[in-house]
Amino acid sequence: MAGSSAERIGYITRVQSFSACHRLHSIHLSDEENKRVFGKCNNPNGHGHNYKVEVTVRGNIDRHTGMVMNLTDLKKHIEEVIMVPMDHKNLDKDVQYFSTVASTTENVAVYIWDNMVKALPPGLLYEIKIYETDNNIVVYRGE
Ligand SMILES: Nc1nc2c(c(=O)[nH]1)N=C([C@H](O)[C@H](O)COP(=O)(O)OP(=O)(O)OP(=O)(O)O)CN2
Ligand SMILES: [Zn+2]
Repeated sequence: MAGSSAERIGYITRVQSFSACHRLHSIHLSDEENKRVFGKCNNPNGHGHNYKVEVTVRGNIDRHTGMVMNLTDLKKHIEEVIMVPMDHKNLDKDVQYFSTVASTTENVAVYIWDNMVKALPPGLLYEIKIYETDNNIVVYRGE
């Protein structure tokens, strides 16, 4: 149990919204298979979402600063990793990663994880949670 001399672990989360359009389509499937698997979301005209992303880091609450990390620094990383490449973009056409990877919310979470983990101090990133809609929610923890 955490006592006065023990390290204490905290989880801190920053929420960020962004808007983007996409089409669900896999280069590994035929046109017919794409239509069957993705249905209306395979429509070539695409569709848009107001995504909400929760980025959570886990770590020691520093004795002197009282912080796991400075949320202002996390905000800057989120700007670089999420907002610059994806906000008001066509995910499939504007983000190189999705030229070969289907832009499902699972894969958007993996994309954010892979880039956020490079930006943050080692071992801090805990979870990426994305609300594609109010009803469709994806969690990725780097596993
Ligand atoms: N496993 C996944 N399934 C689906 C994804 C996904 O990213 N991962 N994405 C979609 C589509 O992008 C689509 O926009 C969502 O479709 P749907 O669930 O039909 O949602 P609605 O637009 O109808 O909105 P609700 O508010 O949820 O009704 C599909 N599947
Ligand atoms: Zn969609």
